[in-house]
Parts: sequence; structure tokens; C-alpha cells
Amino acid sequence: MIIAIDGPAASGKGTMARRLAEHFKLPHLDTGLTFRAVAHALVVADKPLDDEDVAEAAARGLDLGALDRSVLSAHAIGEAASKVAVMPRVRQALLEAQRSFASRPGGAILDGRDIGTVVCPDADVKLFVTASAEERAQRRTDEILAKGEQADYAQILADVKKRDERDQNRAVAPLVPAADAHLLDTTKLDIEGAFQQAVRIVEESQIK
Ligand SMILES: Nc1ncnc2c1ncn2[C@@H]1O[C@H](COP(=O)(O)OP(=O)(O)O)[C@@H](O)[C@H]1O
Ligand SMILES: Nc1ccn([C@@H]2O[C@H](COP(=O)(O)OP(=O)(O)O)[C@@H](O)[C@H]2O)c(=O)n1
Repeated sequence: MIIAIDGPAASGKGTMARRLAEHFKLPHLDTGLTFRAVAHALVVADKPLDDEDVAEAAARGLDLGALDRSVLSAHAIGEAASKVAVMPRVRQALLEAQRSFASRPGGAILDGRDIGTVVCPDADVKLFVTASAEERAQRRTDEILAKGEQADYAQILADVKKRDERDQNRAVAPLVPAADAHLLDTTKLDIEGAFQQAVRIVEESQIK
């Protein structure tokens, strides 16, 4: 079974994907980390974020087994990732790695922005996870504060909106729900409530 989960920044798709992976015993790939890793490689090499040759080389050299969430989850890397994610050759290189992960025998869960539309258009179940921009900014703020770092809600809300805009309006693989995706608005759901709804959707689509 392949489960595709998409949604905007801090909607809770990663948390949901990890819990579903554990529940259904499926391997999980957070494709956001692949874009973050490319952005991180450019930042570390002191290269501009629009250098497509360097970015493509980083994408082609990516080891999916070595994605370090603790380094890549930084708020600023998310912003940088959405800049490298507009480059077609970067997307193509990562697409090959993402599809290879998805084609594992037994299936997989992938989460990102274009899983249901581009990476796995034939996925067995597609979820599009949303929440209001204000709720998502609050979740990200709480997450950063919980790490003991400083967080400015107003700035984070502005960043979240800017990233939504960039992800929804890029030419290649924009953030949009697949026609056959189940929409799951988690604005008023806690983590457990959102997970239970997702399990129900997956189980119902297995029966059909
Ligand atoms: N339904 C929810 N209610 C409240 N907080 C949530 C919910 N889902 C996720 N979170 C929290 O919000 C933050 C962002 O979630 P995450 O799964 O990383 O989102 P995404 O992968 O969409 O960026 C995390 O701190 C997570 O614990
Ligand atoms: N399948 C994907 C996943 C991420 N991305 C890009 O990578 C950025 C970071 O993704 P992420 O999922 O790690 O971000 P968060 O939602 O966790 O904040 C996004 O803003 C997108 O620009 C993408 O274009 N396609």
C-alpha cells in the first residue's frame, strides 16, 4: 500500500505520516527533508540558493538514509528549501530518489507537497492535510519555543504565508490537492484526533 500525504507548512502532515507509518508498519519518507538537505548543502557551501548546477549536483548525491532531521528541521532551512524547490532540475533529481523509495515492495508512506499529484499519482490513499495559517504558525512557534529557542509568532506567520504563496504558485509541481485526495482540516483537531481520522480514511479506502 502506498499512502501519499501532502499539505502546507506545519499542517501536521509529518507527524501524521510518522504515526501512520508506525501503525501500518510501512517505511516513511519525509520528502521535505530531501529539499531541505539540498538547501542546507548550498548554505554550508556558501552558494546562492538559485545556483541550479550546484543544487542539482547536491540533489543527485543525496543519500536518503542520511537525512538528519535535527539539523534540517531549522525554520530558516524550510524557507531556503522552498527556494531550491522551484528549480526543475532539482525536482527531477529528487523525484527519481522519491519514486525509487515509493516503489519498495510492500509499499511506503511519503509526505510533502506533490506526492499525490506528481510523485505517486497512483497511490492507494491520498490525504491533503491543512490547517489555518494562524494555527500552523502557532504550532511552529510552540515547536521552536519547546526547543528552548526564540520564536516570534508574527514573523513565523509571515514566513508561513510567504512559503504557502511560493509553494502554491511555482510552475513545476505546485502545492495543490490531487483531485482524488481526502481533505483533512486539522485546525480544530489535536494530534490524536487527526491521526484517528487519517486511520479511518485509510481503512475505509482499503475496504473499497
Ligand atoms: N493536529 C495537531 N494539533 C496540534 N499540533 C500539531 C498537530 N499536528 C502536528 N502538530 C504539531 O505541529 C508542529 C508541526 O507539525 P509537523 O508534523 O512537523 O508539520 P508538517 O510536517 O506539516 O510541517 C509539530 O510541533 C507537531 O507536534
Ligand atoms: N514534496 C515536496 C516537499 C517539500 N517541498 C519544498 O520543501 C519545503 C520544505 O518542506 P517541508 O515539508 O520540510 O516543510 P514543513 O512543512 O515541514 O515546514 C517546502 O516549503 C516546499 O517548497 C516540495 O517542494 N515538495
